[in-house]
Amino acid sequence: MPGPPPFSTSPTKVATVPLIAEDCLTAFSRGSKALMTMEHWADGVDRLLTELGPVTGASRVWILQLVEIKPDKIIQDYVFEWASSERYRLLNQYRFRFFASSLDEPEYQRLVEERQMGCRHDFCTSMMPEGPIKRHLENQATLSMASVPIFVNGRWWGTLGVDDCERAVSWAGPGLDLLESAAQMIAAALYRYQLNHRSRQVELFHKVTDCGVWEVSLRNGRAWCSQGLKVALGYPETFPRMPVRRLAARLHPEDRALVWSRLREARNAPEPTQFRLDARVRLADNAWSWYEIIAEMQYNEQGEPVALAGVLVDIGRRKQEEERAQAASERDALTGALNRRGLDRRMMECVATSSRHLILFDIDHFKQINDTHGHLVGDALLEQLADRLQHELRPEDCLIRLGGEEFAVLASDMRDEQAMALADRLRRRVADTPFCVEVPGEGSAVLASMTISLGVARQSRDNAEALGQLMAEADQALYAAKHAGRNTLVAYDATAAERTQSSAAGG
Ligand SMILES: Nc1nc2c(ncn2[C@@H]2O[C@H](COP(=O)(O)OP(=O)(O)OP(=O)(O)O)[C@@H](O)[C@H]2O)c(=O)[nH]1
Repeated sequence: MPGPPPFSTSPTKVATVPLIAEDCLTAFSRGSKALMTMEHWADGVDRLLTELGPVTGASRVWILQLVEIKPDKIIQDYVFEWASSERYRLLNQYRFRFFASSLDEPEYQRLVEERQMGCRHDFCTSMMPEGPIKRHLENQATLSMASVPIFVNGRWWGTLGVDDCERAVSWAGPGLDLLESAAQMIAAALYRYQLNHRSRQVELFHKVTDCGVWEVSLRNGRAWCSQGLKVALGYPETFPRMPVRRLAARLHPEDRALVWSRLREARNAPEPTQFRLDARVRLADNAWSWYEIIAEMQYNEQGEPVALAGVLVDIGRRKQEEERAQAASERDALTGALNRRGLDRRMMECVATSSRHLILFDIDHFKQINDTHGHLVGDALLEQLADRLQHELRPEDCLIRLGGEEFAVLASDMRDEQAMALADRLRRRVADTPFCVEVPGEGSAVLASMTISLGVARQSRDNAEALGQLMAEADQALYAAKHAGRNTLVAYDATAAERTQSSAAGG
């Protein structure tokens, strides 16, 4: 059954609003130009109303913005107005700020429903039936009124209307057409503003979060990237879409295979899947930077995967900090040598080489040095010792401070005699030249002679216990060196150790 006719009662017994087409066109064209060009859409709307108002001969042209519709009431705000004279002005009246109208009255409820549906209205107060709308118009001393809803992106945003307090005229026909065109212009300006605003927010979001948005179409394999990301990768901002292989070529060769395999997994997954992984990406300046790739498959209404989309988060700084923190946690703060944790990692990282030697050494009678010169001088001596010995090593060897005055050198790919020669060179570098250390806070210097004792062992096993075994054997050799009178080096002797062990077992 067809519903009731629109509530708008186009009054037929009154004259139509007299409009001069030429004036209307000029006003409309000036107003719409202002809407297109003014920096803020609201200034453009003010200007449009100022252009249109006079040519319509109305007392007021106004815009109500919809704030909220509840089941029992509607809240609107009186946001724009042009008035032909000050006595018709309502804009700044407190009662029109965020005012609520009850929807309990069926007549008013119907008006609201029709506005939501896009209907235009045209009222002549004297010809209206008694009711809340007539009462409202009479309270405003309005003789005739017309309104059209403003729809922004398909939603009722507000209402554009005219009030005439001097003439009882009908706006049917060209009058309402003019209002409707103005409403569409306003909606377009508002929509453009909202889009600009959103795109600015998105760009700001990308900037502050160091991330970019991307999407790859599975249909044609073409990729779209957000502006900031394009710039970071060295593509012009205007670059439209690019083949995904071109983007993939920017992935670090070591990470590429993993990214592709995760992409394939996500594509073939039976249900929507998100994946995250860290990968290095080559930037515009050819430098590699770490990014976290967060991706999610996009599906069409039939549930078929159509695109892979996600964000690329710049984690370069985080990675650098992590690496710095990791490196610091593996170094001894006093001497800069590796610490025990650093040694463990080195041992795990290095694939077992043909040979690996551990030279364990310890300063002789360091307690006496500390007692004689003080702990601070002792510290400075430890620093100098590490520095001096570091210069004796190849880049691939590493110096480790195991704790206190105990150090080690891990050397790879050396024959036994070469390792012994290195150990002896270290011993001589310490013993042959005294250390000159400034006494902190005193301005004087002390000359301290030191010697070290060294134990050398070769890694004989390639398993998880390898380091423990190597340490234990080097420690035995060091113990023997101390026992032999210090300032000497001893190589671990497996046969002798076995003999010692068996004699101990034999009691
Ligand atoms: N200045 C300084 N002294 C340290 C540090 N760590 C350990 N020591 C000192 O090193 C000394 C080690 O003494 P001992 O273990 O008796 O060995 P030693 O006197 O070197 O004698 P041998 O090793 O048997 O030749 C102690 O006095 C510790 O206080 C440090 O970081 N700085």
